[in-house]
Amino acid sequence: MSIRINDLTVRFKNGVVAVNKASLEIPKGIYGLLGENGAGKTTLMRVLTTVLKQTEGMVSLDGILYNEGNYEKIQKKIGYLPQEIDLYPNLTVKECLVYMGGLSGVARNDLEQRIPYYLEKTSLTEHQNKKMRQLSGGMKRRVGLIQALLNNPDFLIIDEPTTGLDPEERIRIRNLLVDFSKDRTVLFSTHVVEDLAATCTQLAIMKKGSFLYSGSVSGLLENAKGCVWNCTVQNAEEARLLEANYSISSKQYVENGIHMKVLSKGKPNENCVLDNDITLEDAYIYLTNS
Ligand SMILES: Nc1ncnc2c1ncn2[C@@H]1O[C@H](COP(=O)(O)OP(=O)(O)OP(=O)(O)O)[C@@H](O)[C@H]1O
Repeated sequence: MSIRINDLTVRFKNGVVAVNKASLEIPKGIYGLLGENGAGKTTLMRVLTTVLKQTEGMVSLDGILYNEGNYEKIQKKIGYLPQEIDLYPNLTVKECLVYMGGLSGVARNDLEQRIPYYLEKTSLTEHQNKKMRQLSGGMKRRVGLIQALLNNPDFLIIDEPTTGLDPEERIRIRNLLVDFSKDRTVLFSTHVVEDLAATCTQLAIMKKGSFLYSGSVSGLLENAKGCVWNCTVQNAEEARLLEANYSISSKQYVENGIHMKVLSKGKPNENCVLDNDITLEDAYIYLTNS
């Protein structure tokens, strides 16, 4: 299972070019997608799910070209959790999943096995008879994820799956996705960099409709090597000076002043010490701001 995207462009009627000649190959496993607000991630995912037609360029899924004649075939292979999903408020969790599974053409027998399995995996078994409108935001998100998994898709596209989840549930969902990605492709878009660090080895970073980076997480970390500095300053004025001149990936008030993680090619000042413990967040901020 692999997805190829060649010179993809999406231009909206109002002239906004949300995706601009973007090319990418998404292999098997979990593949991360990062990018600032408005970078074009959702637009790209909407094309990949066939909800939106590209203006130019080519997309293929396991060799099947994205064109209207193939949309039905492609849709059968895809599961999608959109950023905003409003599921039927008056149905119970279970009724909602049975209904949505039916809409996706999943056989009744399969639904009878898969629904209890995923309810258990997402800690929703005890809530299955509650009406959708009675659920918390995080629970609704988990039901949304189950509906995307019900047709056992080869290609799962998930937009912010962990938004609103408590830390324990976030970890559970991440692990569920890792297990699910064995022999399949999962495109995982999120602003929670930590979730990608815990699940992916490959990722792409979008900026203004194009890919600024695509490749291994280790390659991205390597790119920031020698550019992350630990600096402790004595007062707010010194901190402001650093903030005015560099990207800062963290800031903390400590006993002896203000500790800051400064991203810079050269040493910001003589009191700064090179930090070799680079996080994905440091590497992402370094790349997108340099
Ligand atoms: N239907 C639309 N019509 C016109 N412009 C749109 C439409 N949908 C999105 N855009 C614009 O396209 C650009 C990319 O938006 P998109 O939603 O794909 O970004 P994103 O990376 O998903 O952002 P976020 O992280 O905030 O969800 C933005 O400038 C947005 O305003």
